[in-house]
Amino acid sequence: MKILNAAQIRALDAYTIQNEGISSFQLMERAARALIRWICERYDNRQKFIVFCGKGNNGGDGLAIARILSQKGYSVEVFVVEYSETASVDFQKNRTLLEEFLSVKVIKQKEDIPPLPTQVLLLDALLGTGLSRPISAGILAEAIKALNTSPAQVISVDIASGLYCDAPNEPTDLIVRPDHTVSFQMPKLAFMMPQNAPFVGDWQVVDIGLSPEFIQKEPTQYYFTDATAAQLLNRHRQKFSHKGTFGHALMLAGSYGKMGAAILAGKACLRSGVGLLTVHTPRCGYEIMQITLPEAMTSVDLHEQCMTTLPALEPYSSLGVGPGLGKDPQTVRALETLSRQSAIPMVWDADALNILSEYPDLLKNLPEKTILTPHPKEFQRLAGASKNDFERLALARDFAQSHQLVLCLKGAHSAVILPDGMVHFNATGNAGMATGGSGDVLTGILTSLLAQGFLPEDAARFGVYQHGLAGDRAAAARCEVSMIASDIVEYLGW
Ligand SMILES: NC(=O)C1=CN([C@@H]2O[C@H](COP(=O)(O)OP(=O)(O)OC[C@H]3O[C@@H](n4cnc5c(N)ncnc54)[C@H](O)[C@@H]3O)[C@@H](O)[C@H]2O)[C@@H](O)CC1
Ligand SMILES: Nc1ncnc2c1ncn2[C@@H]1O[C@H](COP(=O)(O)OP(=O)(O)O)[C@@H](O)[C@H]1O
Ligand SMILES: [K+]
Repeated sequence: MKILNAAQIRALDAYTIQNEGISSFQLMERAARALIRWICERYDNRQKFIVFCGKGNNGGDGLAIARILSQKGYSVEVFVVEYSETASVDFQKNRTLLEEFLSVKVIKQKEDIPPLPTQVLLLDALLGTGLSRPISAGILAEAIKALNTSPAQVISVDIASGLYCDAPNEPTDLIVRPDHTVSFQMPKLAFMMPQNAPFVGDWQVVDIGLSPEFIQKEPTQYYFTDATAAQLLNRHRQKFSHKGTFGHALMLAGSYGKMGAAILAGKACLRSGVGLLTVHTPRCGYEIMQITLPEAMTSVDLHEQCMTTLPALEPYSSLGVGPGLGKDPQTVRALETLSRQSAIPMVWDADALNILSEYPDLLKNLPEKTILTPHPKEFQRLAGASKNDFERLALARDFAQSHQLVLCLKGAHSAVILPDGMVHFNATGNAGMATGGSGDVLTGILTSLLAQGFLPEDAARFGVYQHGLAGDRAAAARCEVSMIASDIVEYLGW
């Protein structure tokens, strides 16, 4: 799914209106009805609503929603916040329609804001994607403060009022802190940013039938890997396939006290469909590997506790390096050789990334399209600090483009950034995955997919999606709190 910016969404609305021969009012009605379906699936008409409307089209949506809810027998109170003299045409039409059977109250000053008790549901339709300047004072600010201090649940229509759709806000900006955001047609870039978590809540998209042709043609740098996008990358096993068909992966992982990382990565690699797996470990890991992971072959380093030499790389179709590896100077030397000599597709993670940060020359040697999987701290060590998440994303795009690498910037909505600068945010995953070893599991999955011949770009998008999906299944089977990285491995499969 594409993610478009505010200007593109405006153009998409306009194109849909023109191309389908409908009016902007009809499109607003469609958006309101899509949101109503979302509400009716979750709340029956004993639920009381208070709708806060601005005077643009987001406010128009709010008025249309209030009318339809009221017709369906819900009890609805509507307040228009009078922050401006002017109103959009469709706001005005909806106001006239609504006022035929429901009185619309206005909020001109703080005292006009009603009490907002726990049992009501508050709809935030103050401002949408048309936000043109931050909110810091005035009656809009007062309304937002009231929504944010009320104990009642808040649902933002399209986007939280005050939140920029595609640009960073300042910490001083006033923004609604909703429990849910129900957004029209596609997620907004703002939803992907960790800094915006309090201003998005749990978010869902409702389809309002905006033009698929326009969306298809419109260029963007941002995509969302949902189930449909991931399914397009899936491959089916052929009846006569054999283990040679699915490649031979090599994992360089583990050191004294950190063999668990090698086991997690190795197990995830096997559970992701690789034909054969060899794990190269220091001597101390030999028995551990043989006993815990009988399906994997073990290649043993000369050193007792850390990796110092590389096995011959010819037999392997992919290589994963980093989990539990440590940063011994002899390991650094081995990775230096690896960065120069390897011609097979690779994933660099964990300590391999920390070594890259300390020895940036290795970075210059890495073959094109090597996959790097940093979490935010590892990325900061690699590329430097940034002021906010938007700046970090820009830095990551520069990094992927200038080094011609595939980056998986991990977190909630992990971003897969391709060497051409395109960004694919991931739909799956949950906070239960914030537990030691989850990243090692991802490295195993990606190494497995590369061995099977997935292009690095596809391996990264598909692997990150499946990793998160396995995490979601694990969380559903147990709960986020109690899940551990091994559970993610247990629930892998597609
Ligand atoms: N255009 C369409 O046909 C559709 C639009 N939809 C809705 O329309 C919204 C976008 O509508 P608009 O473009 O009217 O934008 P908004 O409803 O976000 O409001 C923009 C208006 O508020 C003013 N404004 C912006 N920032 C302000 C601030 N900080 N303080 C005071 N005033 C401010 C602007 O000057 C403009 O007049 C979407 O989020 C969505 O809810 C939906 O109804 C779907 C169809
Ligand atoms: N809150 C979250 N929501 C979704 N995914 C998460 C969340 N926290 C962590 N993850 C995922 O878990 C993995 C953690 O990786 P990492 O930090 O490298 O862990 P480790 O080094 O312990 O293996 C990443 O793939 C990340 O995307
Ligand atoms: K809103």
